[in-house]
Amino acid sequence: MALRNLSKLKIHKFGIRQFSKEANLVSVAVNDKTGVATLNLQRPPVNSLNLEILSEISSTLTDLEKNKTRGLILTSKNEGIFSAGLDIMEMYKPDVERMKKFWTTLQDTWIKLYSCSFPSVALINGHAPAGGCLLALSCEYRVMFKNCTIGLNETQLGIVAPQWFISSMRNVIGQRQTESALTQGRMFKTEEALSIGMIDEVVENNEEGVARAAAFLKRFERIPPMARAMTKKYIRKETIENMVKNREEDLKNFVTYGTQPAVQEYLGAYLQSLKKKSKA
Ligand SMILES: CCCCC/C=C\C/C=C\CC/C=C/CC(=O)SCCNC(=O)CCNC(=O)[C@H](O)C(C)(C)COP(=O)(O)OP(=O)(O)OC[C@H]1O[C@@H](n2cnc3c(N)ncnc32)[C@H](O)[C@@H]1OP(=O)(O)O
Repeated sequence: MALRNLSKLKIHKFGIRQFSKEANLVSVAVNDKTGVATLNLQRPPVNSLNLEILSEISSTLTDLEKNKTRGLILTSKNEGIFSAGLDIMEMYKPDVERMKKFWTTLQDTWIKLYSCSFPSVALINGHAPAGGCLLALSCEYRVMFKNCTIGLNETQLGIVAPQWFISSMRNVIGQRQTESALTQGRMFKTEEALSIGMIDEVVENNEEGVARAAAFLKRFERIPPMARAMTKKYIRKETIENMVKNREEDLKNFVTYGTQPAVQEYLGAYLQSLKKKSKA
């Protein structure tokens, strides 16, 4: 059932309106009482972000905005993995036209998530490297399971995190921590991420995670939505404008840089190491 027809959605007995997109790489449930939408990433095995799942996230965010959702919980159906980040297959030996579409869709998705008017929480119920970390950092609050890892590890792969990835992290943990984390491509364990403020709360399980995410969203119940949304807009304005102003150049950089033989070599070796690990 299309999210656009929210008003026609069947209300299930627990007051949760369920709908899913045709391709089912994401699913969304809207709580009828609170108006909070839970967006689940569900691209097995590791929710790596390819063109198709990014397109679904992006169009879902548009629909949530249109339908004036009261809040978003972004999480994963594959417990244990929030998202493995960008699908390396979109960058390794790429078809350049698809590669451009992929990056443009990632840019669109980030703009929509980073600038959404409604409050957003990432319920990080698994590992969140690179692009997975970017999605989480773009939300306003982060609740994370124990024994997981999060970070922008691009340098370890021989690639460079774009400016807007860096800004997304800097806006959460500050310049000093970001420089140290990114130059090392460091992945943080849950407790370490909490200690530097990359995440806000640690939870034991999904039930507690959902409750903590809902508690954050409830803080806005008595705040006029327009005042809240405008304040967020002002605070995030510069970061978004910088990205939008440079998005053509960013796309060009991605294609030029990503197709360099040395980068392709790194990506190929990294893919092999992931595959070896999964076969060991
Ligand atoms: C000079 C100017 C510069 C300007 C700069 C401009 C542009 C910059 C250019 C590029 C920037 C690009 C930015 C990229 C950001 C990214 O997101 S890159 C992706 C980074 N992701 C990772 O490093 C995560 C890798 N994965 C893992 O660490 C683990 O898989 C996991 C997530 C911790 C899960 O572990 P688990 O043990 O459960 O699963 P497996 O490892 O066994 O994996 C299962 C299966 O999935 C495959 N896979 C895993 N991750 C990815 C991925 N990201 N993409 C594609 N495929 C992935 C893995 O290979 C296994 O496959 P199988 O063997 O076929 O089953």
